[in-house]
Amino acid sequence: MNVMMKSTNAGPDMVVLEDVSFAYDGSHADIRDVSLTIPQGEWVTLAGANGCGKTTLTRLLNGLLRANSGRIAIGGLELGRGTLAEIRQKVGVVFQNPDNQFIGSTVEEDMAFGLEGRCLDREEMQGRIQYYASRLGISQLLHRHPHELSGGQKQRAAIAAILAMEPELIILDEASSMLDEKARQQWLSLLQEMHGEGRYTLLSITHDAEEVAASQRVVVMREGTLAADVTPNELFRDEGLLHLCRMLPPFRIQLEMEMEKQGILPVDRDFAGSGMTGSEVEWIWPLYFGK
Ligand SMILES: Nc1ncnc2c1ncn2[C@@H]1O[C@H](COP(=O)(O)OP(=O)(O)OP(=O)(O)O)[C@@H](O)[C@H]1O
Repeated sequence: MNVMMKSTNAGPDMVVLEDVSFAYDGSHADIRDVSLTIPQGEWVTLAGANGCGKTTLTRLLNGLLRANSGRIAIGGLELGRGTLAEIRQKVGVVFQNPDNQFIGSTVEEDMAFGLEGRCLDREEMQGRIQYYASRLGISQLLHRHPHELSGGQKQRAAIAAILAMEPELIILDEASSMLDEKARQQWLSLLQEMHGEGRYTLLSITHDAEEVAASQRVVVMREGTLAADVTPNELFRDEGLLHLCRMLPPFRIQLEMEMEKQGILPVDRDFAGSGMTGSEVEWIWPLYFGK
């Protein structure tokens, strides 16, 4: 079944795919009849098992791959030879391994490199570099070699370079998978901040349940097709979809669901904000972790 997936949010469409198909080898379709609309400003998670086509779909969106059939429009522009350069200016991609993304021999050079093709004067370029480096908390790293940075610092430098180009659509391809727990929390806050500004549309491929929970919508892929279009809460309460995504709900939601099942506390209790009393936590803890 080919379902046209569209969010209920109003707003101009940032991404439109209509019946898009693509095959790497020209025979077996790796993307099949995908139709998807993402309004401007929305934060969407693209989920699914390994090899289901998530990265391939994002490569189609910035013209790295050309669809065999169907229609793709980004920010109102039809993707095609004549619009490719303009569309690439609208789309920024952050990859899992930022090492593959660095070109400059310092963080500053790397940020400047992306801006050089944009016909900006020196002052504007410098202004953007300073502004985005400061926003990402990496001003003190501008003169360091990117390969000398920690994983979290590299990820910040990579996203600063992307943000400096002021894209409208940001694709995050497992961008947080190499971060430790603390860096991951900072990363999540950064995404929430960016989303709060309303100027970016975020399309994130991630297996991190907290990151999924923070997004507005989850599009689930299966074998090159779109299998579901749900809210994070709907995903976390659907065992079949969770299995399809090879994902578990965040711990606090697992706990909440278990307590709901056992009728222990009101279902609207805010566990994320630690609404539980000490004795309630003490009671529920052994259910999960034993004594
Ligand atoms: N460069 C390539 N050449 C040929 N086939 C490819 C290429 N890249 C991916 N594929 C195939 O296309 C299909 C979709 O791969 P893709 O990388 O898009 O999946 P994914 O959902 O992003 O996977 P993962 O979660 O493992 O990153 C897979 O069957 C994969 O083997």
